[in-house]
Amino acid sequence: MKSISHLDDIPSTPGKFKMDKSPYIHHRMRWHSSLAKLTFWSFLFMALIFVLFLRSPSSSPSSSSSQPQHLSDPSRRYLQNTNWGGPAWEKRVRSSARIRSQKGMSVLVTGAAGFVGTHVSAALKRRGDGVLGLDNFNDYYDPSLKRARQALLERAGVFVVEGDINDEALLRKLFEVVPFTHVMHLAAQAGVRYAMDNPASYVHSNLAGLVSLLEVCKSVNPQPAIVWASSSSVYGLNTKVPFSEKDRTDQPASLYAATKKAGEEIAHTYNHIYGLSLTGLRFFTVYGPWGRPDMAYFFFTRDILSGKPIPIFEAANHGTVARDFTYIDDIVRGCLASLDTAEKSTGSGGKKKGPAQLRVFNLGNTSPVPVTDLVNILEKLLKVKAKRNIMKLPRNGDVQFTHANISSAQRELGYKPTTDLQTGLKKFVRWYLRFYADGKKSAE
Ligand SMILES: O=C(O)[C@H]1O[C@H](OP(=O)(O)OP(=O)(O)OC[C@H]2O[C@@H](n3ccc(=O)[nH]c3=O)[C@H](O)[C@@H]2O)[C@H](O)[C@@H](O)[C@@H]1O
Repeated sequence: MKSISHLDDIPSTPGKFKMDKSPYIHHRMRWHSSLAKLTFWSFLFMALIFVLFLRSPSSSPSSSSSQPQHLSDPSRRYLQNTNWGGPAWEKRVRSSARIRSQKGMSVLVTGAAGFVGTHVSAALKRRGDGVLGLDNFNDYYDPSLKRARQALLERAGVFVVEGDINDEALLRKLFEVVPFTHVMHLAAQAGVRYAMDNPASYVHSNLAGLVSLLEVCKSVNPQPAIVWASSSSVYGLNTKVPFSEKDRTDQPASLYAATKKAGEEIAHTYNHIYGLSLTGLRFFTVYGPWGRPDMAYFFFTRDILSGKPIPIFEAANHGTVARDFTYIDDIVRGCLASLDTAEKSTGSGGKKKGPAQLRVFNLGNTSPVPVTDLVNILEKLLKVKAKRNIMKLPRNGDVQFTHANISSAQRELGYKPTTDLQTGLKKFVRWYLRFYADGKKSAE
């Protein structure tokens, strides 16, 4: 008689298994049958464990030996996507980061689907540098705008990996696939007023996320040079103008500003202990096409067009509130010049081998404009009268004015802003009208 293999024991269609009539055979069959069932369920159980194992981020074939530390962390909700890794994914990462010019660099851009991140990534790619983007696509503002920026970058050949800077396993994997020479760190929780509503998001991205990134950067070989976004808000309640990098920055007016200031101190520590080359850029109210909908110039435009009143802040005794609005193209030039002049980090094997570069620059326009003028310009460009709702400057993070002294950036980076608010807003409005009129498709 033909012996019955275990595989043969498993009926492909239950109820269709033919039983033998002999009692001996019958007994054997029953024994075989229970053995078969046991084998079947054990196999199914093992298969399930195997599938779960493959899906786990820490043990995916793509992850490094280091375990994510965030599994019991409530901030894990920010880590939406653990779906990374595998040969096809690695190929995309490598191809995006491939250098195509002679003296090019390979840059990891965090926050690449953000406003500044998109512009910097596209500019680097255009001149032949290798660029890989990283973004967690959170919903602080309309994620479809971030997706549209991602699509723009995809067309330019920049792959934006979906992931969070707190995911150290992912960061390590990225460095394993590409030995990035530079990191342009722009991922952050932005906005001064929102910090009252969601303080934890600032701690998560601007503190924990920064440390996570620096931990990885200090331990990889070679260490990259890092350029990152600080903020003009670190000048806080200072009254001396224009703001110079030498001025005090110990009076932040918002938690946002406090996290950026803390970031500057954290940068000092990683430079001091591990020899990381670090450049912090204090951006002054950056605006332009593809901008952030939470910023005043952006939602003023939207609300003027829809006839909604706009809240315009004024200081005590009808005091003027003003900003050193800085156009995105000028900021991009400042970012690229910072990357170009960044010296190499000096550490290796996680240890500092010599003093490393540590810089902070103001990137502003040096020409503050009252918010009321911003509204006047928008009205003319949109050809719609704004409904002004004059309000007292709230005490929730706003400062009365900002004004950058840019002599240091001018000297060291060759930084020279060339766009006034009128010109820059004209470009923004043109983009805005096309983007929102054409179903978010055609704006460049
Ligand atoms: O320069 C910076 O460091 C900061 O610039 C902006 O912060 P902010 O200058 O407050 O930019 P907006 O929120 O666009 O406000 C611009 C001006 O409009 C005023 N404003 C804002 C909102 C509003 O409803 N009404 C109003 O008059 C503000 O007081 C401010 O003077 C960004 O939102 C921050 O992420 C960035 O770090």
